[in-house]
Amino acid sequence: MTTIVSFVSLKPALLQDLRRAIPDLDFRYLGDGGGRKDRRENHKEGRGESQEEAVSQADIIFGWSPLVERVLRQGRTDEQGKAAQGKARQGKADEQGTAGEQGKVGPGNPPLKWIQTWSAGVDYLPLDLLKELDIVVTTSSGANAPSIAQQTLACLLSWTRCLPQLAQAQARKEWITLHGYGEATGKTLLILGTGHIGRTLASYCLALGMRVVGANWSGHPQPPFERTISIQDADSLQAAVASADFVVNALPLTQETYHLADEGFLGWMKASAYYVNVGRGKTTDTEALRLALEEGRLAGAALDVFEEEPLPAVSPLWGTRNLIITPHTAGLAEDYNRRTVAIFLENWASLQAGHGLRRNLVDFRRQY
Ligand SMILES: NC(=O)C1=CN([C@@H]2O[C@H](COP(=O)(O)OP(=O)(O)OC[C@H]3O[C@@H](n4cnc5c(N)ncnc54)[C@H](O)[C@@H]3O)[C@@H](O)[C@H]2O)C=CC1
Ligand SMILES: O=C(O)C(=O)[C@H](O)COP(=O)(O)O
Repeated sequence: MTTIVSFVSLKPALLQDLRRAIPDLDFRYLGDGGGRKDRRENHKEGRGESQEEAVSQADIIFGWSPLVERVLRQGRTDEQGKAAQGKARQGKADEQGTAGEQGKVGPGNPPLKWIQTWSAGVDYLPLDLLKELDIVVTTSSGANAPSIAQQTLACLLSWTRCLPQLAQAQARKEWITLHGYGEATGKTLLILGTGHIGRTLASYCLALGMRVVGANWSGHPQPPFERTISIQDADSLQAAVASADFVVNALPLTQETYHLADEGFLGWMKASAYYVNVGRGKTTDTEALRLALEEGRLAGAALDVFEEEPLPAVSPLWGTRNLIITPHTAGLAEDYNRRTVAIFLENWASLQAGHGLRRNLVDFRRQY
């Protein structure tokens, strides 16, 4: 029996796909946990212990819930307790010259081996604990790359065609004359992160005749980027930021990327340039961005992700000039579950063939 405990509701057709691939599947849906940590406690209400039991019997988890962490930590504590007891018994047995139970793990220890997240980012997971427990994590990275890239492109195009100003003029019933209508063609785009989102956006923008530069950790070449730089190379990064008409941040949140776009970084940008963050809120010093926008040191920005989510009603960002705010919705797309299940099934097939998990495996050292 293979037990999948899911915090994501799947349509019958997708469940059928899973059952076809895993004939001994025991699929247990525990209510929507969603992807992000802050949204996850809902499913737990009123269900009590049976939920914890279900998690403690899972081989595989779909999505995430803080409940999983609690069960894993409890399992680890129980195991440590048993090991300590076993050691004490072993000591006694040694004294008595009989066999002890040292190292035996009881049935309460969760069998969990694999978490398939319903998100690309894994910054909300207790990665150290999962690593310690030898639980592998695969992500849905790629499943929403088209929607994120398309939303980003929509922002870029709406800026070049002055759509925000025209929408405001329309609300005032004003037939306005504007200067500064441009085209994306020929403009320079710097994309931070050459992963699924970065590559998809790069391909769209290359098709529009834009110049596209990618930034990743090592600076390794990455098609379809014409050129890539290393984020560690401060001079190259500064030069790339300074010559970009648009900077798009599609980075995971890790120790290295926290506040990467800080006051200094934003200060390198041209006053006519635009900044987009579709990665994670904490990779950007949002207050520095807000000031740059208010003081006209940047032409505009679009944020889909925030340092605090949901963005509090009192946040000054809501009223910041030339800022497009979307409530972490760039990744929402109708095909998301189907694509994520396909990623999971590809890995499942690879595992059955003895090749292990190959797609979207989280590298605990890199934190993504
Ligand atoms: N706004 C939204 O709804 C969504 C946000 N995201 C965020 O976007 C991130 C990227 O998503 P994908 O492109 O699917 O991930 P991916 O794993 O395909 O790509 C991540 C890329 O980031 C780059 N990278 C990682 N650490 C770096 C560092 N320290 N310096 C420079 N580059 C570094 C690497 O080039 C890597 O290829 C996710 O981790 C997630 O946090 C992802 C999906 C939806
Ligand atoms: O994939 C990610 O990473 C995201 O940020 C998703 O698009 C949204 O994830 P949740 O809303 O499921 O946390």
